Amino acid sequence: MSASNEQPVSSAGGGNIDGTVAEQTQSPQDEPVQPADAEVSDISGNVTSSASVFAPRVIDDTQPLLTVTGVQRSFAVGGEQLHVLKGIDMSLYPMQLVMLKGRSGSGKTTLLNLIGGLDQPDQGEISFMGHPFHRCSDDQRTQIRRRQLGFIFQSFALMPLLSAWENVELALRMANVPRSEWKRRATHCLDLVGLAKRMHHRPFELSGGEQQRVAIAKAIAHRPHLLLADEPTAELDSQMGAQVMAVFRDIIQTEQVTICMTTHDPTIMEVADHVFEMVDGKFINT
Ligand SMILES: Nc1ncnc2c1ncn2[C@@H]1O[C@H](COP(=O)(O)OP(=O)(O)OP(=O)(O)O)[C@@H](O)[C@H]1O
Repeated sequence: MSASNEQPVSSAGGGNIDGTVAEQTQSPQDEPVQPADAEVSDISGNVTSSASVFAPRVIDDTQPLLTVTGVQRSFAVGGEQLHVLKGIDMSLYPMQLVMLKGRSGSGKTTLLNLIGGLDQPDQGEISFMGHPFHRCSDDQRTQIRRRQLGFIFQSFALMPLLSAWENVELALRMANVPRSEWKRRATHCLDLVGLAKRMHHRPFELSGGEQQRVAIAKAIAHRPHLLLADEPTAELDSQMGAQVMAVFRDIIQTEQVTICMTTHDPTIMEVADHVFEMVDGKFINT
């Protein structure tokens, strides 16, 4: 499916950040144009329109999907404050592949956790799809994570007793995707990552690169707007790492997703749209 850029209305696909339908306050002539097949769902991601939850999105790639402004984060360690993030500013635009690089301990994972709503900043703001993510309650952030975000980890994080297909189907169930969509969507996602012929294999029957591709299929199954990946190629050899990056490039186009990942690998950085380099809790050369 290709992006329609003809009507730059809302990157949120017509609904609120958590999937709810926005209350209309505009006069009829000012109302945003709602594409007939746009996704519309409630806070839990249950579809409330007759349209497929996986219909094409209207993308405005001139507006950032996410902005981070003046973000700081410290942790109390041994009675002292460890100042990890010291004022981070960044923007992620739709359908970009953005990488965070930096030495071990520089704060990359801490930032990824804040962007993904797994943690909250001590200071600063995080705006996701135009909404103040940093001011959301834990419950709201959980709902937003389920609906709009996907996560990929170094260690794949698959259920060992389930097949590739069942792993992806589980992600769809957990995201409250309608049951009628499971079969088609799980098959489609595994096809996208090049595993059409391995769908019924369990993780131990797959190579590391194939397992990571199942993890990608699982992370995009509910069709998030933003995919966050913490060192997704660290466990893979260079050929498998390159395959994962090719899959990332493909799904940015086919799924209209934005990807933000951490990496130490300079060869992988060559395919990024933008690389942020973190040194001691700050970006340099942005
Ligand atoms: N919850 C926490 N409590 C205390 N210290 C923490 C916590 N989370 C992270 N830190 C510390 O913050 C610093 C940055 O950690 P972070 O994991 O963000 O670095 P990183 O750049 O991702 O490193 P790596 O490349 O090794 O994964 C480290 O010194 C780490 O020990």
